[in-house]
Amino acid sequence: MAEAGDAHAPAQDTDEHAARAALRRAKRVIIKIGSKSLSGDAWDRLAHEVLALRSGAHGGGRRGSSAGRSVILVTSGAIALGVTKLGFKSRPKDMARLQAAAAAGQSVLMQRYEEAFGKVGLVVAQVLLTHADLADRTRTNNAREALAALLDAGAVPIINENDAVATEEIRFGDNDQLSAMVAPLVDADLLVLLSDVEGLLDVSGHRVPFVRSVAREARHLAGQSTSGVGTGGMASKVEAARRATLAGAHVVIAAARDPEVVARVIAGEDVGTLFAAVPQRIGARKHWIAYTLRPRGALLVDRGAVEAITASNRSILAVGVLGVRGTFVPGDAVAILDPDGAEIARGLARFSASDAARIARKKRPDIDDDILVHRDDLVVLPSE
Ligand SMILES: Nc1ncnc2c1ncn2[C@@H]1O[C@H](COP(=O)(O)OP(=O)(O)O)[C@@H](O)[C@H]1O
Ligand SMILES: N[C@@H](CCC(=O)OP(=O)(O)O)C(=O)O
Repeated sequence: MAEAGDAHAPAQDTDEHAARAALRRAKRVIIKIGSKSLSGDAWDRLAHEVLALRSGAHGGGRRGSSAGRSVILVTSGAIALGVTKLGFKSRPKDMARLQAAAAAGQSVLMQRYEEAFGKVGLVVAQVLLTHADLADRTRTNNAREALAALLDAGAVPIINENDAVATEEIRFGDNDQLSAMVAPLVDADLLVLLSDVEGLLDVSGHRVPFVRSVAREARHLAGQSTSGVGTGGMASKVEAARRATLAGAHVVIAAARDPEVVARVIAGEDVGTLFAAVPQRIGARKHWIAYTLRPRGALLVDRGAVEAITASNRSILAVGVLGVRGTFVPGDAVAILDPDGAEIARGLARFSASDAARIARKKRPDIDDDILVHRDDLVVLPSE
């Protein structure tokens, strides 16, 4: 299918061609849809797209298994629907009224999904999460089990942030970020971010078909912009895409207004902006440490420690720590900073900030165990 703008798109290179071809084999697909795209018949169109994916249409069922794909939805829209329902003139700025709008709108949102998906015989299930849920390993594992059980039972999980109870401290930021945290949780191999634009646009307004390097090709285009209705903007989508690709998922940003856009993505067509999954994905637990947990403080390490961590996959010993920042307790996430202050890794602290500060720089601290971050709990961040 041809699209306006395609005439300007460069011919597909081999990497893009291979990545597009791999999309056909995706078995576990997350579709995230933004507030601005949820109106009119959006729910019916989504229901048909999900039905087609699950029935194994577009080639998924042909290779190996005859089963279709599992589909998980991450949906926004509660606040926008609640604003209308409660008769607010515009989207409130204060937290209490935003939460009120979310609570009022969430039930309408689910009603829309119930109706549209029910019409095509699909069963939906609401899952509301806060960042505090996913920041706790036991609760994360519970969420993983619940999602797996829903998929086993043939239901379509419909995930949103539990805005009514989320305070600033425990917010995901937005649903683009939430979808990137859900990707390793459900072992997704494809994340489709549906928006009101056809993908990441370059400075001339043309769609960028393929992003090889977020740092070199995408970040500057996305800027810091956020829109009035949604919360994330393109910068958040690009960052979510980067994080999900590190969890082993291909990511495509595409236009929600095309009623068959997900089908076309899966068929390997040249639509949207594709970010290919990294070949060496970060395991789910390490991805959680690096990209779901929020660092509570930092360890500033010396050059020798940088070398030991990045080149030899070693633990961080007290002797290599130059300084400690922030307030944290054992088990909290901390950022690992090189002597210039650049973040090179994230890990779980084994000591409190005050204990870490007491033994920092010491060759033989007055304790048996001077590992501040164990290598099993340490993730070296990719350079971009
Ligand atoms: N380089 C870019 N390419 C495409 N869209 C961009 C770009 N920079 C900023 N945007 C904005 O990002 C918006 C999409 O993000 P957002 O408002 O969060 O939508 P959604 O509600 O779909 O999540 C677009 O409508 C556009 O205004
Ligand atoms: N959880 C909020 C949506 C927040 C959000 O990320 O919105 P968007 O940028 O439109 O995906 C809601 O349901 O209104």
